[in-house]
Parts: sequence; C-alpha cells; structure tokens
Amino acid sequence: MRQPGPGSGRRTPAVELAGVTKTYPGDVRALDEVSLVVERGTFLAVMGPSGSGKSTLMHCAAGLDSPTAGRAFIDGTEIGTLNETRRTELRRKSVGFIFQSYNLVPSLSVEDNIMLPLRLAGRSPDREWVRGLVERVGLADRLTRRPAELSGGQQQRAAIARALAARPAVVFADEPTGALDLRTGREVLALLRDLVDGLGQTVVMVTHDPAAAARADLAKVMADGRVVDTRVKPTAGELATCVTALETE
Ligand SMILES: Nc1ncnc2c1ncn2[C@@H]1O[C@H](COP(=O)(O)OP(=O)(O)OP(=O)(O)O)[C@@H](O)[C@H]1O
Repeated sequence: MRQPGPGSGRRTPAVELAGVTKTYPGDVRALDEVSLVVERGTFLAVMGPSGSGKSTLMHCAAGLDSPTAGRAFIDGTEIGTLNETRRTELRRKSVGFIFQSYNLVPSLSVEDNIMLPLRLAGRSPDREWVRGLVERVGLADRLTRRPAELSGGQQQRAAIARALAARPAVVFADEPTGALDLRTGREVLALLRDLVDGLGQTVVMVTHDPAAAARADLAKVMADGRVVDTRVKPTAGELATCVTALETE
C-alpha cells in the first residue's frame, strides 16, 4: 500500500525518516529522533564516530530494522505499516544493498549473481537495463566467471550491478570501499558517482573514510544517535576535522 510521506506535495523522496528513535535494551538510544530526507538522484554519505548510530540509521531506513518510534519511508511507502512479507517485497523492489565484503554467492556466475535479486523477487529482468549496467560497471567480459576468479574491485563492481539490477529507488552501501586498496576504492567510488550522475540513482553510503564521503553530494555527520552536522558538497578535510573533533569529545 502506497501512502504519501510527510514530504508529499513535491517529488516523493527516495528515503525519508521522520523523528526516528531506536532504543535497545539497557537504555541504549542508538537513534534519537532522527529526521532526514534523501531526494532522488542524490548521493548521501553518513559519517560519525564508532557507535554513533550509522548502521542503525541504515537498517531503519532500509526496512531491515524497526524504529522504536517515528516513521520511515522508502519511495513514499511507510515501512512500519507493512507486515513482514510486504516489507520484504518492498526491499526487493525498491532497495539495493552493497556491503564491504561484497556478499556474492560463490557458486553462481557473475551474471547469475547480478540477476539474483530479480529472480528472488520473481520479476523478469529488463534485459536492456541489465546489459547497460554490466557495460557501465565494466564486467561485460566476465559474466560467466565465478566471484573467486575476480579481483576485489571487480567483485564489488559485480555487487554494485546486482544492487541496481532491479532498478531500486535507493541503494544502501555499507563501507563499500572498506576491503579495497586505495586505488580500487577510488574506482568504486567513481563508479557510484557515475551511477548517481548518469542514471539518477539514489545512493546512501555509510563510511568512516572522509575521502569516500567527499564524493557524495551531502554528508550527514552523526554523534550519539543524532545528526549533528550536514555538509553540502563536503571536502575530505572538513569531514575529517569534524569527525575527529567528535571522537575526541
Ligand atoms: N543489537 C543491539 N543491541 C544493543 N545495542 C546495540 C545493538 N546494535 C547497536 N547497538 C548500540 O547502538 C549504538 C549505535 O550502534 P551502531 O552500530 O548503529 O553505530 P555505528 O555508528 O554504525 O558504529 P560503527 O562505526 O562502529 O559500526 C551503539 O552504542 C551500539 O552499541
């Protein structure tokens, strides 16, 4: 069931959080009334010291976890109104994931890995779209290989193509360059940037790396479960300074 989010009246944002709080037993307030809007076609980086709530924010925004209070929307649908089956359907249709450790299925070819989300969703692939994606991530000549036969950067590029195969409203990337060397990490970030600029993809990336976050349009800086700073077109230098100051507080 589609419902207009608080942002209705303008173009539906890819993601919206409205006063989202998440507490864990032991009175841990992992998120404290966080509100944010991720407009379509933007690249958002989420930064902050360890334990500041980045992963919890991503999990609540992606429908992997339920807020204790507040509302979370993906593509205009309020996640909290859905039962588990519908929530899974929404994730399969509207959300792509990229992980630090790629999470490709070792026994499947690159092509079958890329197609997996579509198969799981029972959807027939848009072949033109997938072919374009494969070209864009530079794996057209690697489709029959197994993940173990690819370099780390190639595996992450396969994972990126997989995340976009179902044309999701938003892709969540959790430390996507964390396992890569500097140069390969830069290439992966350039690819994410290209997907935003070239295809209008919306990307939300959690990262510890100020240089990675500097590729985003916008950086949200978290501390103690709150967004304490928002930087437009951030530089690596300003983000490093900001996070270091929070870590030493
Ligand atoms: N399942 C859980 N049960 C209890 N407390 C949790 C749970 N998950 C997270 N927390 C706590 O919530 C707070 C936020 O954690 P979260 O993992 O979101 O932070 P983070 O910014 O992603 O950290 P890191 O950068 O180290 O991955 C921390 O205090 C953490 O210990």
